[in-house]
Amino acid sequence: MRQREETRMTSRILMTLFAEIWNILGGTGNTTSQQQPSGEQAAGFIISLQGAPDPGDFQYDLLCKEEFIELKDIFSVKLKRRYSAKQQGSGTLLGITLFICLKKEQNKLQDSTLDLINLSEDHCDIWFRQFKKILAGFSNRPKSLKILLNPQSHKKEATQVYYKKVEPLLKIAGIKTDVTITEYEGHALSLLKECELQGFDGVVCVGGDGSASEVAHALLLRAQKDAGVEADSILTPVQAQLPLGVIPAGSTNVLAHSLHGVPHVVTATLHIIMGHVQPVDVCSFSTIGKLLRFGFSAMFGFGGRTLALAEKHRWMSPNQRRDFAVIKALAKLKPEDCEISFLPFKSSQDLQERRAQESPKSDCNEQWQMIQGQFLNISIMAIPCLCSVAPRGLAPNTRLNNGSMALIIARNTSRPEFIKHLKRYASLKNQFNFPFIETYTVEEVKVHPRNNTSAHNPEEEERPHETASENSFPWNVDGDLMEVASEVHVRLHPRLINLYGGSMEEMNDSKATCNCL
Ligand SMILES: Nc1ncnc2c1ncn2[C@@H]1O[C@H](COP(=O)(O)OP(=O)(O)OP(=O)(O)O)[C@@H](O)[C@H]1O
Repeated sequence: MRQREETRMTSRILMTLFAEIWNILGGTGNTTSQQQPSGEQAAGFIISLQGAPDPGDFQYDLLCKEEFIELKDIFSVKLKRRYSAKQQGSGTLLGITLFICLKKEQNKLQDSTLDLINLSEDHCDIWFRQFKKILAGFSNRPKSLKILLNPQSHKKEATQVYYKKVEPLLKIAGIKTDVTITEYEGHALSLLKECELQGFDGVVCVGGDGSASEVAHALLLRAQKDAGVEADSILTPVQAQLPLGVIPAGSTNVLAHSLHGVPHVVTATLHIIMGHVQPVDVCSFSTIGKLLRFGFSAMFGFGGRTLALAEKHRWMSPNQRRDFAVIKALAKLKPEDCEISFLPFKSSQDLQERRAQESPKSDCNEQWQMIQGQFLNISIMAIPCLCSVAPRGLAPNTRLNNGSMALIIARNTSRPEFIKHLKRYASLKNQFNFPFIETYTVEEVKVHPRNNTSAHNPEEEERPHETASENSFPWNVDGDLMEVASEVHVRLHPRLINLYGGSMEEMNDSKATCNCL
């Protein structure tokens, strides 16, 4: 309400600046094309909404403030009309309405409107056309999107989320959509293998991490296929052709949370509408030279076992099965006997220095490091993995596109110590400040489980991954279960996919929500 009142009042203030805006928008009649700024050119232009209030006015305080809107924050313009029941035709023209994307606290974006009241048909027509021209100049904004919606995500609310919150905004922005409601696991993947993508400016996934990761994987596979590259043998994959938008509607929304700083549907939608795009690092997971999938993060050991247990209890609600699985995996906590080799991250400066020092023939195998032992959990993360239980992220020192992955290793320790470490994720204390935790910044990792009996033990009353084929180990890749029997090779591919999302501020006061520890 308050916001609407403020906006209405701002419109009144704006009336005093008619002449100024009139000139800005070419209302003087001298509207040669040279004078028309394109969207990009106009992006820095500020419409000042300063009023000239009477100091006796009770609204003086508010009016004293200078308010402004940058043209780059406008995403649509419509003619404003009043319709009455008796009236026929197009109603009474009142002016134009600008649709604006506002920055709110904690990285949130909010849509808002600003009415410019003017009863003159001619003036409104000129304003409307000029704003349309300016908007058309923002060439990075999508005009047509392929939408993939998982109706089964979380508590099955993705359809409602899309049609109530997302679609109305896309319509206002004049974006054409083609919606597919996925019918089974892997549907998005098979659809994106073949479907015509040429007419689209981007792909949007409405769902949780499983869906988003599946769509990202599908877009990357498609890019390799279209480029005629054999996906299994690639060292440097081709970038995905279309940017991906992620609307958070799942039980875990780590990708959306990491992208936007907040798992907020309207924020995610507005980033798509405004064409905010950022390149994001992607991992490839392969075994015995065969590509398993692309993804953003993975957990092996405790993280993999927990997901395997949760998947077995799909009949429970998402929160219940997550809590249940964490508690059960903790009760049956056991280390994996592994060999981990990794290639430490070298910044471009490091690389230049190394190249200057080394002979061209020097073997980069020398750079690999190896550790072995009993590990409770191994996390490999290309993105910070913000989520409700870890608001600063599971890998808080990693950025979306810093060209490296975090390798976080929990060596074997007592259950209470491991729980203490897990609890730290929810707090502001350093979760890595334990003698059994090691962190590395890496470019590649190979995880080689050494003892196959831990993968398949018939003596166990209830195996954590019953659905797995014999001798396979459960991995949690972006919330999806991946079962692999042998060594997994994880490689980082810098900036391989563009995701819709803007730069964000760090937040240190976020509250964690986890009931199970
Ligand atoms: N119609 C469908 N029926 C069943 N599964 C589907 C359907 N459509 C998509 N899926 C699959 O559901 C999986 C999980 O979806 P998503 O991540 O969106 O939801 P979620 O509630 O967050 O799931 P999770 O609890 O696994 O994190 C995805 O791997 C996707 O392939």
